Amino acid sequence: MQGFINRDALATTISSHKATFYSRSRKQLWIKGETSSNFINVHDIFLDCDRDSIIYLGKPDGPTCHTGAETCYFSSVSSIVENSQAENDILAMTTLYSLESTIAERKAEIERKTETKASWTKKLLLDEKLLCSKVREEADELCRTLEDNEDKSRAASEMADVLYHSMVLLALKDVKMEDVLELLRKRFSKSGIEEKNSRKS
Ligand SMILES: N=c1c2ncn([C@@H]3O[C@H](COP(=O)(O)OP(=O)(O)OP(=O)(O)O)[C@@H](O)[C@H]3O)c2ncn1[C@@H]1O[C@H](COP(=O)(O)O)[C@@H](O)[C@H]1O
Repeated sequence: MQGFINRDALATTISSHKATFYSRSRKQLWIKGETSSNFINVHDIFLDCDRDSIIYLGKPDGPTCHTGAETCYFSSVSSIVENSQAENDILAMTTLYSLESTIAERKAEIERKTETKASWTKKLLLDEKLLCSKVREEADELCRTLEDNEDKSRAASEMADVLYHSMVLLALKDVKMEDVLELLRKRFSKSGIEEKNSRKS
C-alpha cells in the first residue's frame, strides 16, 4: 500500500511500531488497521536518496488493501490489456477476500464488545442455530432455481447468499477462505470419480 505521512505520522510509527499515515482530506493521522485490525507492524524504516519518500518495512496482521487483497497493487496493467479474464479472476478473489475481511471485522467487534450498528453478520455469529438454518435454507433455494427452472440472475443471487452465509460459518470455525481454495486447487488434476475410488473403505 502507499500513503502520505508527515513528521507526526513518522514519529508515531517510530514509537508505536504500527504503520501510521496522514490523511490530507481529513487532516489527521490514521493508523493502518485501526478499524480493520489489520495493522502493519513496522520493523524498519528506509528513506530514499533525496529523503522525499519513505518505506515502512513491516509484517502485516492481515490483508493490507482495504478491499481485503494482500496488496493494493493487484491489478497488472498487462493483464488488463491482454487478458480481461485474468482481471476478472483477480476481481473474484478480491471480492471473496474482502467479504472474508468484513466478516472477520464483525467477529472482532463481538470479541472487543464494542457497540456498533446493527449487523446481520453479528446476529449469525452469535446464533449458531440461526446460521446453520440459513446455510441449509440458502442451499435449498439454490437447488430450487434449477428444479423450478428459475432464471440465471436468481441462481446467481442464491449462490451469493450460500457463499456469504457459508463464509460466516467458516469464520466461526476459524477456517480461512485460502484453505478452502487451496483444497480446490489440489483437486484440479484429479477427477472426482478417481478420488472417490481411491478412498480407503
Ligand atoms: N453478503 C452479505 C449478505 N447476503 C445476504 N445477507 C443478508 O442475509 C439476510 C437473509 O437473507 P435472505 O435473502 O435469506 O432473507 P430472507 O428474509 O430470508 O428472504 P428470502 O430468502 O425469503 O427472500 C438478509 O438480511 C440479507 O440482507 C447479507 N448480509 C451481509 N452481507 C455482507 O456482509 C457485510 C456486512 O453486513 P452486516 O454484518 O449486516 O453489517 C455486508 O456489507 C455484505 O458485504
